[in-house]
Amino acid sequence: MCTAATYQTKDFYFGRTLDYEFSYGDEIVVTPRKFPLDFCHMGKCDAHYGMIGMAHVADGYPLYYDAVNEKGVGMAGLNFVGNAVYQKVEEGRENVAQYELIPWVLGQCANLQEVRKLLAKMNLVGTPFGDFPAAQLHWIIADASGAITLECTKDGLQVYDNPAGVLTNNPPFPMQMFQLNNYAGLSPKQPEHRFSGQIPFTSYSRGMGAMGLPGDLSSESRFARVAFVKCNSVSGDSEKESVSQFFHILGSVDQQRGCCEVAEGKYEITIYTSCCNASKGIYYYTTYDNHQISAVDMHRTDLDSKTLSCYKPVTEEQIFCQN
Ligand SMILES: C[C@H](CCC(=O)NCCS(=O)(=O)O)[C@H]1CC[C@H]2[C@@H]3[C@H](O)C[C@@H]4C[C@H](O)CC[C@]4(C)[C@H]3C[C@H](O)[C@]12C
Repeated sequence: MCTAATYQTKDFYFGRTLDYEFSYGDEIVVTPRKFPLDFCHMGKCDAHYGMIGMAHVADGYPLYYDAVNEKGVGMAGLNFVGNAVYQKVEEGRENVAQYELIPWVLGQCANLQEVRKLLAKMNLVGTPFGDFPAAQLHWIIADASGAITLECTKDGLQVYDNPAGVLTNNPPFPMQMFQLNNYAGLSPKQPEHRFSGQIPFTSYSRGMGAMGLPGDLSSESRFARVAFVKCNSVSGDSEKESVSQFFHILGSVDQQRGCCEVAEGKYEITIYTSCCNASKGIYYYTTYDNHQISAVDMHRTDLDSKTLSCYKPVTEEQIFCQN
């Protein structure tokens, strides 16, 4: 399971949890403006926007899971297993392989409006990268103006407005949004007792306005939970306050080892949580065992170079000893 969310304070923030039972070997990767992006069906691109995100680098190519570009557009791919159906390569179309979708979009688009135009003419194909099978994903793409969800199903390529600014996994996005109707009565305030005038109700605990918010790890429940937390989130707008609050938002859907068994003795966990300041190009992250926030700033690398800058995540717990 995975969860992605957006958050706006003074700057625009975009991030995700990456939940899985193993790691592909992830690195924080800056793709600078002149890194040659060799698209599978669309030729080479030697000049594009710079981007930073989490990726597995294979044969020198950044296979991104999530990233933001220097213009403040963010994008993340989340599992959509059983529903993702990619299109066939068509002569004369803009055929883009699923593994190169993030660099394709972030390399060219300065805002969500440009993303929509690009997606309208794109043909998303299932061409695999080397020996890797095609990942069955759907994507959230966002900037400070809003968010959209991109899904490629048996019905074709769909682009949905995403007013919640969140995404998890199955079922398809319209069903996730529809399920939110079930929680319309939830509130951060204490409940009004409208059940019946005949019964003397007592609000015996704080937090009872959100009673009914699902606590399990299914994607539908995480969708509702993170949407509630994000939409009711209150924080200061400084960098530290915003980043801290963002990690609290995604902390509401954190997956602890042992609670989600995917095979005998194998558990899905939150391998990492990211929070990008999309406005400033800074990639903050924590990992399952390292709760200290680490950061990589794309503007502290040479964005005009032709080579990737890769940073291995700091995965060991950092404990600040006070005495
Ligand atoms: C496993 C990751 C998604 C995690 C997730 O959504 N978990 C939910 C589990 S569940 O459905 O709810 O059970 C996805 C996100 C991005 C994916 C990677 C990126 O798409 C880049 C390449 C694409 C290649 O085709 C496959 C390897 C790969 C390197 C992908 C491996 C894997 O599928 C990743 C890492």
